[in-house]
Amino acid sequence: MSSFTYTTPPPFKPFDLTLIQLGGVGSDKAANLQHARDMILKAAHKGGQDDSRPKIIVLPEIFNSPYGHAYFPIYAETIGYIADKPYDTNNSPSDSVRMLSSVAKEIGTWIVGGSIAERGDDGKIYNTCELVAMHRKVHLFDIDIPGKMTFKESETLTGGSSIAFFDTEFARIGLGICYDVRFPEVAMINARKGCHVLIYPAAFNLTTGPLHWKLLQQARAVDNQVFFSMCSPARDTTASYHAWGHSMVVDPLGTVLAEAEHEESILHVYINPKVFDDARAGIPVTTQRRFDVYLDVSKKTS
Ligand SMILES: O=C(O)CCC(=O)C(=O)O
Repeated sequence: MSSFTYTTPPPFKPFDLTLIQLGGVGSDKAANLQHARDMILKAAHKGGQDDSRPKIIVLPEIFNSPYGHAYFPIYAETIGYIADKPYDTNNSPSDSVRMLSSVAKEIGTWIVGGSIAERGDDGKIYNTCELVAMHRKVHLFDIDIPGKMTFKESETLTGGSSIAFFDTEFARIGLGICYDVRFPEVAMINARKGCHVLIYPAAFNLTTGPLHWKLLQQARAVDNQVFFSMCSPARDTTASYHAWGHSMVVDPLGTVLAEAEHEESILHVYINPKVFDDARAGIPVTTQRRFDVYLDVSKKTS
């Protein structure tokens, strides 16, 4: 029987989480990166509660190119990250990683760099969120709702095969990307590993957005008693893919703390650990699980 030891998460302290519902993404990647950089600088200098500065800034899914599987191979970048090896983001072959890394240093803020199409060492293309930690979207968005929404990411993308979190000086943050939210195990595994906040760059659409965007975030927040947030691109009705927008942060009781509309905007949200502690103390499911009856999926090692 293997033993499972997770490192101890950092103490959970209050912080300001900032989401950038990025708009203006077109075919010119350099212009997209410049705009993302400008918006990060703008977000960094506008305070959250008590006019404090954001501690984490989040970008949406596929922030550096138009969204669509035809674009992924054209815009894919090599990141140069190899698991468990020291990784120098300053010297990454990826323009997007270098931009994110330099602006993060400039403003002294953690950045969840949305996601980009990534060309892996194996030549396959992944939908990848990374900077200090790397998460390759595990579940590819292949759906077909006749007459409404058909999308097949697996035409050009490959699903990742691991689940990532990273530690900051104020919280443990778990990652997922968009469709991963429909698979409760991804959130559950990160929550069991001690994440306080789960952040998913995402880009729902005008069919499944109104149906499930909020519901899924509330579900993942409540069943894991964590803060949960998805950050969307702004809606561009001239683009081939119409994103739902409505970037959101939900607390561990399922209360929506903040929600954007569909245009470009910045959301500043105060994350209060007391809500997390009170939710877990009042409804103590985290200590009532019956792993003698069902398996703890976070303990899968292979
Ligand atoms: O799950 C959904 O409804 C949308 C998912 C999606 O847009 C994505 O994974 O990119």
